[in-house]
Amino acid sequence: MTSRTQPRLSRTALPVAGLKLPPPLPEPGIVHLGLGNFHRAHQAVYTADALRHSPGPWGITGVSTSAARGPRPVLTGMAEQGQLYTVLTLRRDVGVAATVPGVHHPGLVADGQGAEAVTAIGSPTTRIVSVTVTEKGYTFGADGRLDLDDPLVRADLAGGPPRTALGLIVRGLQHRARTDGAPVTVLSCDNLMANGHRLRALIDEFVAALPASERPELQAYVAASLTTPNTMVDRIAPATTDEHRDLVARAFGVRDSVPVPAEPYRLWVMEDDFRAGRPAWEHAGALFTDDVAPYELMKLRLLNGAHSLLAYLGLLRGHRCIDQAVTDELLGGAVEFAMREEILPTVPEPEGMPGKAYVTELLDRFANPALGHRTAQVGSDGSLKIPVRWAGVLAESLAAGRVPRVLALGLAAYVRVITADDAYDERALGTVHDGARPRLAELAARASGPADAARLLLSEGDFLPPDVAQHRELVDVVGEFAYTLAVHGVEAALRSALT
Ligand SMILES: NC(=O)c1ccc[n+]([C@@H]2O[C@H](COP(=O)([O-])OP(=O)(O)OC[C@H]3O[C@@H](n4cnc5c(N)ncnc54)[C@H](O)[C@@H]3O)[C@@H](O)[C@H]2O)c1
Ligand SMILES: O=P(O)(O)OC[C@@H](O)[C@@H](O)[C@H](O)[C@H](O)CO
Repeated sequence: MTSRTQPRLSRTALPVAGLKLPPPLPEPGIVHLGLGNFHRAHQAVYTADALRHSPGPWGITGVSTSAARGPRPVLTGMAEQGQLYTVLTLRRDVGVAATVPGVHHPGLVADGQGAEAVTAIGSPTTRIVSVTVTEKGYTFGADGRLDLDDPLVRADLAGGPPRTALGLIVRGLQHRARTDGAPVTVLSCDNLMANGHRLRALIDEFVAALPASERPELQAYVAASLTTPNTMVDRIAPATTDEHRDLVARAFGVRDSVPVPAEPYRLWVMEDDFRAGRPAWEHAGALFTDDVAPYELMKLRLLNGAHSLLAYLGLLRGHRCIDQAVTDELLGGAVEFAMREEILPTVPEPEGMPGKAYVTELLDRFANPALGHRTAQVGSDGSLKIPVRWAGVLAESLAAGRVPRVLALGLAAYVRVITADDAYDERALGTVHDGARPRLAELAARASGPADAARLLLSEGDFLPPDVAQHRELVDVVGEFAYTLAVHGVEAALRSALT
């Protein structure tokens, strides 16, 4: 348990705690939108490691971007600890190790300090604007384009201090265009396919939706001075719980209200297209390549695709965490089958990353019991994650004449988790949040039974592309699995998927 008598994490407490002092705080050069656990366990750690090797002006100003009002525990906690926090590296066998990146400057809250955030993005000392705002934060609609019906997007287009990530970025770029015009790179580190291209398209759409008088100057600046490289990002960093706070207190004798748990593994692959320089991330192990696509495809389809299968089927099996789901013989076996036989044939092998070995490594990473990665966390926002993780595999398999049965069962499991009140034990396993739930539940309420509900959600749910959503054979198989799940249970459905 943490104790009030223990010192709070601070630079002076670090040596006493036996933790390595971070390098002196560098001058700010990066503004990061979305000060969540992933950024703090990934980019911040790469940056701290790179700075140890090659110092430079790459301090990070974090911006808390969630559109929802309310307390900002990460921002507040970091402020109370001189912007420090621990990254706990959780291994299955040996004890815990921790690092303190120490690369952050005082942060900002978009909702209330939007003007300050725009000034920070617009500052000539800012050379990179990085982003981890989850799929929701990109404010795209069902067609993948900027959602011009979103009231926050409309408000940001109309002017005033912006609150959406796109609003902050574009108003920051506008500030640059109107001042010294220095080039900049906007770096998406979210789990989206072709994340840099995707973000660039949304920036262009946002600019195009501005009043005509604002467009020419901004369009000229964007065309000449902005780059948006694609990235593949990888490190499992679950949400923080009191257990992690207690772990820091027990292991290091200090209080940290905002530690980040993470696995030992990390990988970052990106295109080397930084218009105004970058930290020497290669010294921290980052890979630079001309084409990130094969890495992204392999990671999003195999890691994230399998994660979502483990989440929905794991919830139905009563598993609270991913490690329990993957070590459940029947479920783990089905997911491994899906990875090797259904997903792997659709992914190209990047150089130095043989697919079969990657699958074996992933199964081992998922099975790490120290992580406590909740199935309900991974399963949240499936309406936005499934298109990225499963849709491409489904489309390519169907075009090749194959119906991937475990993935089809995954779709049926998602439908059940999101629409059936008694699908899983919410009190024990946690809540699966999904912005599409009311719309999908309404569709399910019109259905004559579970199979019909699955058919309706697929055809009218707007979360799958038409070539998948309207594929007769797939829709029938998903409908059959939805029926089996409701009537005979998940074990019967898993056995049927594997026949
Ligand atoms: N955690 C991981 O294991 C991991 C690994 C690889 C990539 N990622 C990527 O990082 C993203 C964030 O993960 P995390 O673990 O940091 O989550 P988190 O919940 O800790 O943080 C999410 C961040 O996104 C912001 N956000 C949420 N909704 C938003 C909205 N509508 N508009 C703007 N900002 C919004 C929040 O303010 C917060 O800063 C993931 O969605 C994924 O794309 C995560
Ligand atoms: O972060 P999310 O919620 O988009 O997805 C949950 C996980 O699948 C994801 O975070 C993985 O842990 C991560 O992508 C590993 O690199």
